[in-house]
Amino acid sequence: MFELKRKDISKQDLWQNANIVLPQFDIEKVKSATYQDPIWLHFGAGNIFRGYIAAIAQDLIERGELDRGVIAAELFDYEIIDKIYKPYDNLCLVVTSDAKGNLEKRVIASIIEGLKCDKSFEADWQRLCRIFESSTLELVTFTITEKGYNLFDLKGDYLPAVKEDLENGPQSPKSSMGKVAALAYVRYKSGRKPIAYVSLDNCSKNGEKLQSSIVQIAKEWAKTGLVEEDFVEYLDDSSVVSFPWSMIDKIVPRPSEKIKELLEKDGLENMDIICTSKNTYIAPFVNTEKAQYLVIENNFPNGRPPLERAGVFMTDRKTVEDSERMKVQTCLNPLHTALAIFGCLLGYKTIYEEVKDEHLKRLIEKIGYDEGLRVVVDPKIINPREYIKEVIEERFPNPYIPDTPQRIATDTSQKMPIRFGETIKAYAESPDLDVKSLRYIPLVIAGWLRYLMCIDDEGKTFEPSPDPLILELKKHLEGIVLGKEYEDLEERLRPILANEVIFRVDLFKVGLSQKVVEYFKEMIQGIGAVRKTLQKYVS
Ligand SMILES: NC(=O)c1ccc[n+]([C@@H]2O[C@H](COP(=O)([O-])OP(=O)(O)OC[C@H]3O[C@@H](n4cnc5c(N)ncnc54)[C@H](O)[C@@H]3O)[C@@H](O)[C@H]2O)c1
Ligand SMILES: O=P(O)(O)OC[C@@H](O)[C@@H](O)[C@H](O)[C@H](O)CO
Repeated sequence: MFELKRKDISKQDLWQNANIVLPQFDIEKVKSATYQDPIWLHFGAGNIFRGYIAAIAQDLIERGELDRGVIAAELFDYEIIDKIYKPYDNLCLVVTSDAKGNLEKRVIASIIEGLKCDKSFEADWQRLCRIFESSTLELVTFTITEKGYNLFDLKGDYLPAVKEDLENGPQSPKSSMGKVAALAYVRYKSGRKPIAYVSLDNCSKNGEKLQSSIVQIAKEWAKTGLVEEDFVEYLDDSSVVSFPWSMIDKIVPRPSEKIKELLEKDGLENMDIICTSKNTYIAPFVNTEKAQYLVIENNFPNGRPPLERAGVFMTDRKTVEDSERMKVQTCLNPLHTALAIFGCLLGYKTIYEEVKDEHLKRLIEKIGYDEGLRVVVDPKIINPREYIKEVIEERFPNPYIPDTPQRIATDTSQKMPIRFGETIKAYAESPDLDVKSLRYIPLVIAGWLRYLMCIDDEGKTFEPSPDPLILELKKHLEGIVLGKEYEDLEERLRPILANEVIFRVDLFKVGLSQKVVEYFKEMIQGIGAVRKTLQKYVS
């Protein structure tokens, strides 16, 4: 038996027998170089970071292209550091599966530190301040989910933690963006040092989103004299501080029990999966697929690692934007969310089982090939039609990627504007397209309203996935039961359907609300009505 710990890394034969590839570099050397002169810090110590970003760093280190590792910092869920980083010496075991079931197992050791980013962890906070003061720091990357960047609630008011941060200044930040702004201020104070802040989250114009949150906080601080005006100018000077845009793609599901059992059979101990009190599903290992795409705007004022040597497309903003529109707004993520919503309603527990369902497969084909491709701009570096084909025919059906509709249904309210709203808006604004010709996207929106009832198609209640707006949204569906007719559905659903924060557009104004409500009416006819409606419209 052996463990994912530095002390056991030297027992090479045990890892070899288990077909697990060990790091091919001098960990101690990279560690001390990173402590002294850090280059790369990452916020969001979750699964995609461990399974993809840290693996890119390791590829570069192993090829001799990089001599320092990545420092992980957690803004929100400190249990990740206590339970998954510290006990395993920051190591991670990445298990990659192709559709034939071939597994590649690799130990990632490029994560050098795991820090809790909050002033209440004084030593870690001080270490972060030293890192931000360091002139060698080139890039700060982020995978903190879409909601991690939010400053405002649905009504447009500052979130309570943000409000507190705006009043108190950079000395004791509580919100995620407040902490990042405070650390940016530390860097500014250390001599206006250059840096790139790179969001790797699935948001449209992710760089702009990060930039606007940080700059907004800085402006509010400057207004009340809590920081110098020059701090805002520093953040606004793109030759010194950049916020490159990016598109990231690799399906990294929650850790799977099957993979855990497999690793235990290999002789590995302590492979338990945990769900933290903040709902992060995480384990010492990460399971993922082989396919991966990372496209980043090449704007790094303080230099950067040669990411292109690890397969990252380094390009201009327009190409990033087109790639992102292709993936997040049309060819992958909307299809995923459609499967998430209907999967929860129809009792599915895995995505690969869902794509065997002829109605669901047809639905995602229609959303992708018919409705999505019409508004896609070809990014040239990836062909959109071939990309959808790979998604539908190879990636989603991979039975060795145990992804679940429940994971993807997390934060759906935050994903609606990007995954569907942008396409609706593009149709509504196009002189050549008719927004009312959309049939399948409205079907998914109706499915989501049906999902918010938290009753599946068999009439059984289910626990919805975590979502910051779930309680507020559910209220609008209260009192609606299966099998009853309602005259006032449009009015009841207006607060959701007219909300431009949720859909980017007011669905009443663009003329889609009636269609959504009609579909929804059909879906609440009784037990089995979701399946019937789906069948009727996709066949
Ligand atoms: N998992 C994937 O397949 C995948 C693929 C492409 C992109 N992404 C992007 O990466 C994000 C994270 O995915 P993951 O697989 O690492 O998820 P995860 O659940 O494993 O980790 C989520 C991370 O975000 C942090 N976080 C959550 N809410 C936050 C908040 N309010 N402020 C700051 N940090 C917060 C968590 O603490 C954790 O570090 C996704 O939301 C998406 O934007 C994920
Ligand atoms: O990670 P999220 O929560 O933004 O979205 C869930 C999935 O759609 C997403 O993780 C995909 O797997 C990913 O975007 C594929 O690259």
